[in-house]
Amino acid sequence: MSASASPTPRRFVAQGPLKGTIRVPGDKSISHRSIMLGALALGETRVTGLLEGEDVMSTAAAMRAMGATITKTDSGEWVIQGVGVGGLLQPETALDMGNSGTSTRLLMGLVSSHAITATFIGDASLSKRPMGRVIDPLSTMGADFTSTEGRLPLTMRGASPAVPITYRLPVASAQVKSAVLLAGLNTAGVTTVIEPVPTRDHSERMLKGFGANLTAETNEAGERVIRIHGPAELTGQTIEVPGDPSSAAFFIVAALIVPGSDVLIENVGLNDTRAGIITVLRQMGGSIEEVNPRIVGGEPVADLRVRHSALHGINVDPAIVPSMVDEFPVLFVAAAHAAGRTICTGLEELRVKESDRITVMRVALELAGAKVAETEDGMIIDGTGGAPLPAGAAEAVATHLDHRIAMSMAVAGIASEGGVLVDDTSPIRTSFPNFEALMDGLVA
Ligand SMILES: O=C(O)C1=C[C@@H](OP(=O)(O)O)[C@@H](O)[C@H](O)C1
Ligand SMILES: C=C(OP(=O)(O)O)C(=O)O
Repeated sequence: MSASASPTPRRFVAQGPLKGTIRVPGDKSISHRSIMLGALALGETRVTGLLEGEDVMSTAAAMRAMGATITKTDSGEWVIQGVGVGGLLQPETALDMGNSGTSTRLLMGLVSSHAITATFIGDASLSKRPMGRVIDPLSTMGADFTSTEGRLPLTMRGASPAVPITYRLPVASAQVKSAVLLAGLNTAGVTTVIEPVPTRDHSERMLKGFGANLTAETNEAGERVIRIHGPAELTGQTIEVPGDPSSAAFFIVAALIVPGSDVLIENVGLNDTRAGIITVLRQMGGSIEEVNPRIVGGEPVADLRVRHSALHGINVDPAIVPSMVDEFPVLFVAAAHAAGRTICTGLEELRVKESDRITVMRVALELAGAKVAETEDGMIIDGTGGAPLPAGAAEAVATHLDHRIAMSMAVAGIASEGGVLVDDTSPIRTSFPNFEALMDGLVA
């Protein structure tokens, strides 16, 4: 697989317990959607707590290229002047999505019902990821695509007018759901998505918040049926982005597995469709206390007090996978320190993220001295029962342009005897630019 043009390796070593209070950056999913919906709304949208990671900046650059004005004020607030649904302009050059699957798939949906031709390009990791899952429904709505086997680089000719569809998701994916709903914004009639397995619902919440006529209900078969009535008119909003639970997960696991740790992580988003990692870590015996629960930007939020805990292995219920799909790499690290066996199944989707997160984590954890076995759709991990992993290998863990592999193995490193050399920390900038600074501050 691939590496950055100028990789930044680092050996992460044990430095004692994690102690103190931190605040993780804004939620990546909500940040992407704030910019996209702000850019499509009439009037001004103001966003505080926006994640300033490279993935979100790719979304911002694309929306600017299609006519929105997006600026950051001296106080750190982001201000977006939208163009109105249907008002996107033809971009003059290819839209560079960098490493970001969310930017690519959601923007393909958004653009597909505009009279625009757009070319999407990305880095080596993104260029391997499957886009057929959005090409299929968007083609049915009338958009036309040229790509090599459904991968980037890809050129789309949007449909105007687009045709509303009813689409049952063949894969549990919030990105595919969102792509179809966003296409429905500029499509006359009712666009319907049927979701057999619930996935993160930020698009639904935010589309409603911006004024779209959107309904979500559960049918007799227990499936979620989401309908959007187009064409929609969106109005600029003021948004406070809560902290990202997927980013918090690295510090939750680190505090649970490094003896003596006691950490408060402030302002963590706890939307049910995202909080699976907390449920699973508690089932494993983790001490995670919710302090000061409240609502921020329409989402449930709390501060989390996490203390070192004796973890034990469990069979992770595959039904919980969509609510923690990005957290499995770091869950594997927790399981490697638990007493007994942890079995994870239903993880097929992990193979099509920034890297194949099953194989890449199996190889990385083996290098650190963990007992792990890969299955077709999951991982079996026999933990140390609380002892540190030996680690100490001279060979570097290969992160394959995947931020979550780099951060997960950084956590493994600070809990290990000999330290873990990560081949490239630069992908961390895509989702969590101050990860290393926060970690170094907590162990100082
Ligand atoms: O909609 C979103 O913001 C996301 C959905 C998930 O992807 P899938 O829809 O491919 O599961 C997740 O892995 C990604 O980090 C963000
Ligand atoms: C899968 C992820 O993101 P994306 O699909 O946006 O690249 C992630 O952040 O773990």
